[in-house]
Amino acid sequence: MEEYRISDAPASMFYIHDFITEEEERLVQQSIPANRWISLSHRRLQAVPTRLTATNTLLASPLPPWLTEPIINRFNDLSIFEGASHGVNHCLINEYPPGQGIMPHEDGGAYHPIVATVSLTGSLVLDVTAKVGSLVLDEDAVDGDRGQQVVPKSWRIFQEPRSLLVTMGAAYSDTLHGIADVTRDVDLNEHTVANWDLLGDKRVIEANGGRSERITRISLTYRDVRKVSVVGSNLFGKVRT
Ligand SMILES: O=C(O)CCC(=O)C(=O)O
Ligand SMILES: [Fe+2]
Repeated sequence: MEEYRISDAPASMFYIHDFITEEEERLVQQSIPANRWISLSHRRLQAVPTRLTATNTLLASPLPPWLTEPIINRFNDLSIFEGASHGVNHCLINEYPPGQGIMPHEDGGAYHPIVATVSLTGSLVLDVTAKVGSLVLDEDAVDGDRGQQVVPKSWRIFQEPRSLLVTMGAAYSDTLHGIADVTRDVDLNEHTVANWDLLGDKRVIEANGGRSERITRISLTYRDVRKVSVVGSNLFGKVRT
């Protein structure tokens, strides 16, 4: 994994371009059920196998093969979810048309603190910002005139279609992430994009003057929900193995 580390981002974020092939991308896209979308004011989403309960509990059932093969095998090869007690048991699918994003937020304690995001179809910038009071504040950015005011440090991660972004550690717990509501990402270059050196195809961006037009992007965010209910599985005296 070390070769994929985004060195100019909080520990630890990793970026792998072309994590899946175009054929695999097409297969996943075609398998997303058309009738299971939940529409929000901006994006729409699907939670697989289901949404969490009010107490952030997952009613256990396996992920469908189109979400697990070959992606989970590749996670295993890289030992991404090695420390997670269930491995991967949940996947949130988000779809963002151009001009639509997601407010800065953190994913929180319902999950083991690792998220693995596979992007499909479109590129965009994920904005990562240090939480105020966290350890990853930018000490160089203290405003001299106003004394102790501290400016949260931020990073831009460019996510290409078919790429994988892994977020864990302080990057998971001490930052917020969001996606701007824009129709194009601008000012993309080696100084502004934290994972510039890890991109699969920066020539397209360079040829376009540092701009990237948004087209609809789908993301698959794989996680391990900590609390799992196995209601039903003991009813008939499930044998422990
Ligand atoms: O689409 C993404 O890459 C981010 C999605 C996200 O932040 C979330 O589902 O919690
Ligand atoms: Fe999130």
